[in-house]
Amino acid sequence: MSVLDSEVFQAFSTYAAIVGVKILLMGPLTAYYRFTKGAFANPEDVALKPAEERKKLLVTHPDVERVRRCHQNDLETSVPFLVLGLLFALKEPSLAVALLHFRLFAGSRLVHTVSYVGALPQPCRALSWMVGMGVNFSMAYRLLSSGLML
Ligand SMILES: N[C@@H](CCC(=O)N[C@@H](CS)C(=O)NCC(=O)O)C(=O)O
Repeated sequence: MSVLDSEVFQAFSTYAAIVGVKILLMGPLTAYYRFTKGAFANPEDVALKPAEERKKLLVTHPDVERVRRCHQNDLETSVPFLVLGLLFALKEPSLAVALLHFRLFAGSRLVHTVSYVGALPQPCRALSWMVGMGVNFSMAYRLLSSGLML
């Protein structure tokens, strides 16, 4: 049986898809905030609006910027998760250990998004970020400690 048929790889594929879809949804969420807050980024985005309204719509809005920062933070943490998680899954860890890492990461990113977009008081966001970072470092440690080829 190939490693690609293993339960660990299936688990990784499932959580990679969940994390990937979650990041993809940040684009539509940003667009939603742009429309509801009336804050657009480019002149062509408001070209169909009456000329006197256009300048007022070409502004930044704190809520739009918040969603954008959340999206960027997703990329900073989830791209490493996708790379490290794939390599980790290919090393065939036990299913329980793999699931613990993948579930903690996906859960931490959902909590991070709710904390950031919902402006929840700290340390909600910081703690959720730390859990995700911890998972990434744990997978990196397991990969590096299983054998170095320098
Ligand atoms: N690039 C991040 C690095 C540190 C980080 O990711 N901190 C977490 C927990 S406080 C965070 O949510 N930062 C907010 C952000 O990235 O916009 C930053 O500028 O803050």
